[in-house]
Amino acid sequence: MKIKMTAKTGFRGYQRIGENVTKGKPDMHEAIDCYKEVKHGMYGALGETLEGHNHWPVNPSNFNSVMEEYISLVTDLSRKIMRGIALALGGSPNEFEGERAGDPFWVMRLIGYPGVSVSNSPYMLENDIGCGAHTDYGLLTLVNQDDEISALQVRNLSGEWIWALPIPGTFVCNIGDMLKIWSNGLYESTLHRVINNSPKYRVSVAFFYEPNFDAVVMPLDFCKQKTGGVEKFEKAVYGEHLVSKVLTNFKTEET
Ligand SMILES: O=C(O)CCC(=O)C(=O)O
Ligand SMILES: [Fe+2]
Repeated sequence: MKIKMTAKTGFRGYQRIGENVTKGKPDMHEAIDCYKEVKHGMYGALGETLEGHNHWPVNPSNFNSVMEEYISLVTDLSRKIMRGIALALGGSPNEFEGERAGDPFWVMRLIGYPGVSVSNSPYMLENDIGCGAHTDYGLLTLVNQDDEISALQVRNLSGEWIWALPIPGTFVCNIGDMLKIWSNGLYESTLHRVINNSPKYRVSVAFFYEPNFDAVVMPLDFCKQKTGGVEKFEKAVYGEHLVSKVLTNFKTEET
């Protein structure tokens, strides 16, 4: 609770079970939320909500440095995957550099989902969704999930929920809303949710690799040409999209 998340901390820090909300319903998880540092005035009014730096537990003492190293490694990996995606779309490998995502914003959530205990299991099935159905907001998400528990589900094109079974040594990679817009729908931001039916506490670390905070995102010409020449999505400013989601996701006492 020393690193409790509030509006005053720029929505960084620890949130208790039920404090995160998806589509109006509390999620059955606790988490530490971190964002790339936003210095005062850096993005004007656009960035005000998320101004601040991250708050780490004091114990273990190397927590901060391990996280910093992890963030640096997954940022490099995500950038490489985005170069591959740019090539796959028929663009140059640098399509997502510069003004688009050359100075990528990032978000990281360290999430814990309580297990089902025998006493609350009938109730659990009805009400307790670890994380309600949503799409991720940015470009690319790397989910590092516990090896032994199946809890993450993804909705396929037929509308069925399928398990994203953990494969040891791998990440699950989600596409975010901004990549859907830039690719004019060639990449879909997939709906997913989390249901931990196991008796074990599940941990996952979701790293969100995002566009530049102030990037204006609209379908790329070469993607538009491949999809009938019509823009399927309206333009969005990534930072605005993120802030609007953050403000509806969190039920904090002091806002
Ligand atoms: O815990 C997971 O497997 C996924 C979490 C997630 O979808 C999210 O934080 O956006
Ligand atoms: Fe997600």
